[in-house]
Amino acid sequence: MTSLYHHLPKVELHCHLDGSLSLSAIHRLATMAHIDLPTDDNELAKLVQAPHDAQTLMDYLRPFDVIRPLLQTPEALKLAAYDVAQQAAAENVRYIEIRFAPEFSMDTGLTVAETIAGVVAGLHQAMADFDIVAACLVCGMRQSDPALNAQIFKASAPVSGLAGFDFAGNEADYPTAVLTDTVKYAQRLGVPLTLHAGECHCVQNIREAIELGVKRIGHATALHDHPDAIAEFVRAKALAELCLTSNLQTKAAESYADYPYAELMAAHARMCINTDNRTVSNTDLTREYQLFAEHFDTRIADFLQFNRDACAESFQTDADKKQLDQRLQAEYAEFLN
Ligand SMILES: O=c1[nH]cnc2c1ncn2[C@H]1C[C@H](O)[C@@H](CO)O1
Ligand SMILES: [Zn+2]
Repeated sequence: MTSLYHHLPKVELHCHLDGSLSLSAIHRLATMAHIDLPTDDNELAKLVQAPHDAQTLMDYLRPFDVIRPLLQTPEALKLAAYDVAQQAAAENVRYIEIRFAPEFSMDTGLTVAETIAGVVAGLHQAMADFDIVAACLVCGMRQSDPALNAQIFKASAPVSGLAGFDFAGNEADYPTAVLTDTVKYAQRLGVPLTLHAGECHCVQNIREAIELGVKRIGHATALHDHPDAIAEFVRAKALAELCLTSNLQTKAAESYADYPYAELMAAHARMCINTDNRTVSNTDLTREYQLFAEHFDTRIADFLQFNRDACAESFQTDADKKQLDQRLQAEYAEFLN
């Protein structure tokens, strides 16, 4: 029986392409790249899911090394983007932003523009085939040379279909402070920006992102037990892209009790629910909604509010946001009665 949470229309702003490939897509990509990976799904899953004994974000990020060599051609990126958007459409995600790092798909000579074009082609194909709108975000990597990130952002900005920028990667060793110049550079390019921050018990990274004028914060977990930082977050009308399962796996939150949801709700903070990485975290958006309902008593009206806030902060045109917002309200009406 499919659950209520499967049927609820959803908006997802924080989903990594390379962390969200279905096992069947990984098999196909491995064949295309002539790379030997286990043919057995259980064996493959062990390689591409977060290690059960992960203690840190860096442990969690290890499976991405398996995926990287599979995403080195425009055809592979197209197949990957189509696969992730298809999975989202199948669980009633109406709008999704899928992010990826061009840097990791340039090992055999692709240009930044070619990597983005591959992803955008897959998203367009999925939009033609399914009832979903899918947009592409480009990640700079925190641990990479700032000059490389600036070069990638500069080359990305004019590419058709590019909707926004992000910084992902090793937050513990590369805090927001070391990104400041590149963040300002990205902002000058006029492309909307979201930022991973607060995934490593480092509330200062969230504060500095907000001070830089960033309105969307990926994770924001470190707001837990920091009422002053939560107040600043609320004053800035920022949106937290929550990724619950991922945070438990990376130990950004040791347990549900350490997760800042109740504090954010009490402060009327804006937030939305996301998978982060469907495959690495072995989850989907339906499961994430279920977890919020079970552990935090999240109600249908709350889910609607989260989706409306996600829509308002999405990197779409105002006209597209209005249309999606009206659709969400109309579709939720049947679940609220
Ligand atoms: O949760 C995350 N935090 C920081 N970096 C992440 C997370 N999930 C994925 N990434 C990294 C690994 C991927 O290769 C990269 C681009 O999707 O982003
Ligand atoms: Zn992420």
